[in-house]
Amino acid sequence: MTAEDATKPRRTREFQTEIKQLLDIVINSLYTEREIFLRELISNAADALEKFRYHNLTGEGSSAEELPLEISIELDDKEHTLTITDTGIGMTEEEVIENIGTIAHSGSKNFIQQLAASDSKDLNLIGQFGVGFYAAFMVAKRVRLQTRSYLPGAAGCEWVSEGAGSYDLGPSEGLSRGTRIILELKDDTHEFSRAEVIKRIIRQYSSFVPFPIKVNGEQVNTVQAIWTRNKNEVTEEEYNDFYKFVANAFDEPFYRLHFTADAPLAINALLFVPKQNMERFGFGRLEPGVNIYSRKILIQQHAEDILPQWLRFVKGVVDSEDLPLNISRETTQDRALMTKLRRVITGRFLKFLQEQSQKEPDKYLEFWKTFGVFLKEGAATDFSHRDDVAKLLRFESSKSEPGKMVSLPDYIDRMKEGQEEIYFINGPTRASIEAGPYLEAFRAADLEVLYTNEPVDDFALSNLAEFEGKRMVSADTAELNIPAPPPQEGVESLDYDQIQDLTAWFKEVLGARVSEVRESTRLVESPAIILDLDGMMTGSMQRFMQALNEQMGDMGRKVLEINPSHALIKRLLSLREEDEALARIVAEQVLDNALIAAGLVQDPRLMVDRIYRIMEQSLARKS
Ligand SMILES: Nc1ncnc2c1ncn2[C@@H]1O[C@H](COP(=O)(O)OP(=O)(O)OP(=O)(O)O)[C@@H](O)[C@H]1O
Repeated sequence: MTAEDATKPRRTREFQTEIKQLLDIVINSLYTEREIFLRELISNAADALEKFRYHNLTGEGSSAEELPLEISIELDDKEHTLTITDTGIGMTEEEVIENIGTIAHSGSKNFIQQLAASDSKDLNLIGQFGVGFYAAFMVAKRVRLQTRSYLPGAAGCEWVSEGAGSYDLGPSEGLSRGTRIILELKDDTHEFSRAEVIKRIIRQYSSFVPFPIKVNGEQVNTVQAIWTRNKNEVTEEEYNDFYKFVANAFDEPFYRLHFTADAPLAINALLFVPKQNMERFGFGRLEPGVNIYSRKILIQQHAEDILPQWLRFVKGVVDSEDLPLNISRETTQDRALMTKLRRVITGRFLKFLQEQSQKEPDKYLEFWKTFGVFLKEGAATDFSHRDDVAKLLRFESSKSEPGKMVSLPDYIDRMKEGQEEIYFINGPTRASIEAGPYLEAFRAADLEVLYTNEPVDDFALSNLAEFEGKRMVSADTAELNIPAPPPQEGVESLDYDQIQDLTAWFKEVLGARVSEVRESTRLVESPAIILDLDGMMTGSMQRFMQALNEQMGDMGRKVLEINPSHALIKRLLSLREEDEALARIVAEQVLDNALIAAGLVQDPRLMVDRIYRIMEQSLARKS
């Protein structure tokens, strides 16, 4: 808004639907920790100050007046008001409409819709999401926001609302730059106009705000950037408080890494891993959580490039004096600098995780259960840190106790003489993997097999392709280089001609449902097994793709291998002569059972009739 607009009359506008829902939650459901409203408003004020300082330092835009960069809070214990003023970047009227009245981000919209529909309003989740400015309505019956943008010639405006569905907007003089928010406190929140209460809250939540915060003229916080201090001088409490500040958290961090480097870049970094993986709670994709500073001046909040995407759960700050304030993705030089910084920080962080996994393996497993999915994403997508990430992966295996996990280096240490491959097999649970046919040959040869449970596991391991020179091989690949189990004593097998005859017959019966039927050299107890012949997609990847696209029908090539020593298979040879119709039904069911064991059955209902018929025949023979 420009100066001429100052004569604009006041207008009333409706809030966007999601804002109404959000306000309803804020006003009606959040009473337990109402004091967080102050943290939210101070955090916005600090952001506005950081933005102004940044623009000022980089010479973009200017403000006519030299104002101290600070946040002041004035309390009126008689009128029961709290006024918070910052000399930050301010907003134009358009920006007010855009920022305070709409939520653009679709993930946040979804979250609010879900939250509005759920019974429990988990404060921790809302805290992570950040109700932001609207938290003011937890304590205020009416909120007035006056603001003037730092842009030359910008006019001031005022936004007023009682949080009930609409707000008024009109011109306002008074401020020369920045934002003032006046809270008219509710009858039951008068305590927030008392200085000692407000000072306590500031000390608790906002001690690390890098601008002075004054209450009735007296500075309350000690401005400090603890990441630049020596590790030995920072207390546990300071670290935890700082984490709460930087991660918008209410609890303590799970891991903390504070490190300093001089070469190849000067770096002070303080990184945290939270206790919870917020993506699990249906928040959608996490925003990056690390801020970049240069000599304690914020240059990018939630920086995209400082860590790879798959480390987006990490929170904290990275300060490097080698970075220019106006760092830009557009210039090659800056991009190269960021790449270098990212490589160093990522490498250091992965080394830290590796150390933790050795120092406190149980704690690391807890981390793995919460955040392992991100590391798998890294293993599947990030070539530059592949080996370091690979070391951090954990899986159960045929040689681990249930619930215990092994790493790839553990696996390699235990490998048999001459073993050149690392084997893995996917299944929904340990029990289902162990009951299936895939392990039989591995058991017989005493080879360890890693158990994977999610499709992402197989994508990660397949994309890794190898670890320390050993190829990753899914145990359901058709071409397997492992010794065949020795023949079982006293068990006859079909001869060569019989096998040829039977496999050809199977193929004729099953038609296009399989690409090949052949003799198996890897089965002991099971009559048949499904393998993939193209070697590209493991069974779990096929399952995943099928689930994504139901219309696609069967995917991937399927090889049915039959066990020529198994009584059922052997009996089929003669049954064909005696009762061709029954033999065909049994053959179909052998395939379906193998598909069930592979987790690849699309419609089990088709089997029902066939199973009844087999049961009927078998009972008829008994009677
Ligand atoms: N004191 C202020 N000065 C300037 N702009 C502000 C101020 N307070 C809020 N804003 C603007 O309003 C926007 C919305 O604020 P709000 O607190 O709702 O969300 P946020 O700060 O973006 O997110 P969050 O609080 O979750 O970090 C901010 O992004 C900012 O652009």
